[in-house]
Amino acid sequence: MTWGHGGPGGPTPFGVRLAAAVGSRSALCVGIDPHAATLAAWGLGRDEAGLTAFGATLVDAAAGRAAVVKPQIAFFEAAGVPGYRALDATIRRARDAGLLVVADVKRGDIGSTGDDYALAWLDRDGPFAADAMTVSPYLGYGSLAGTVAVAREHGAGVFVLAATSNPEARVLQTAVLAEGPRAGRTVAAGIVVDVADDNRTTADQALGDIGLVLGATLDLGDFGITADEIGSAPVLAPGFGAQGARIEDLRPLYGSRAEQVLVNESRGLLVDGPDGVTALVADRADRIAAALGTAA
Ligand SMILES: O=C(O)c1cc(=O)[nH]c(=O)n1[C@@H]1O[C@H](COP(=O)(O)O)[C@@H](O)[C@H]1O
Repeated sequence: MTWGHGGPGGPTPFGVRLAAAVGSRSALCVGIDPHAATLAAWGLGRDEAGLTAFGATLVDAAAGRAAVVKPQIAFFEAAGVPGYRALDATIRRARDAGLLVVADVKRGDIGSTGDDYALAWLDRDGPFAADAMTVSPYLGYGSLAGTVAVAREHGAGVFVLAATSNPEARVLQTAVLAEGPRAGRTVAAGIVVDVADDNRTTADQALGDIGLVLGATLDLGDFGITADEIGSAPVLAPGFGAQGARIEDLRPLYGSRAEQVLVNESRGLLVDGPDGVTALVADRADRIAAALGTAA
């Protein structure tokens, strides 16, 4: 689905486009993570040609099967300017294939700086024109207000880190807030409630434009997060495959919000080499449908 016009003069909101993409394909989010070791194993250089070829393999496998691709910008940035040219080619190829692109950039800064990060990644006429980006709320959720506004203006979305899949995050994200409107909640649950509040302005949408990152390796209850409080936020769920989470556990992990989850897998799709990616993507899409009880 391309950027159309949702209302008078406005672009179609990200949440609406995401729901359509998931409905017509699957809730799979194909990670595009060109680790140095994988590039070497595939006989590709960590240069513009190698990264472009890697991106093309993942995009072509995802096309028609996944709703979203998520390029991990770290691996492109590591190759400098040629890496960014490869990223640009990868994003364009994904868009041409009808895939939504979540730029995994994990940005977050004081408001006046954050707004330009948002324009860089989400402006429809900007340099990258992704459909959504990942952001960190640890300068305060309020620091993301400008980012949220830019995203909405451009029919784009953001995914806010709340409970991340890495074990060392737990001590910070389960800490209890001492003051403010979310006092008594964990840091992670406070973010969940903030995002749910932002999505109330688009109550007519099944999926909001502001998403949450809630890792699949976690018990959300340990973070003080309830499924109800997630509201209409789309959930980006990394941790499947290489980090140990299982697609079969989608419902136990996310309960009544399982239908809102984007199942991300990155390294797990690479284990059979470039010729094996398409079959693994198809397998994951089938397993998501089976886990949700929507298999044909
Ligand atoms: O924002 C993310 O995508 C993210 C958040 C998180 O909590 N954990 C996490 O692993 N990720 C990213 O998701 C991808 C997971 O990769 P695999 O473990 O190889 O499937 C990497 O690109 C991570 O940077």
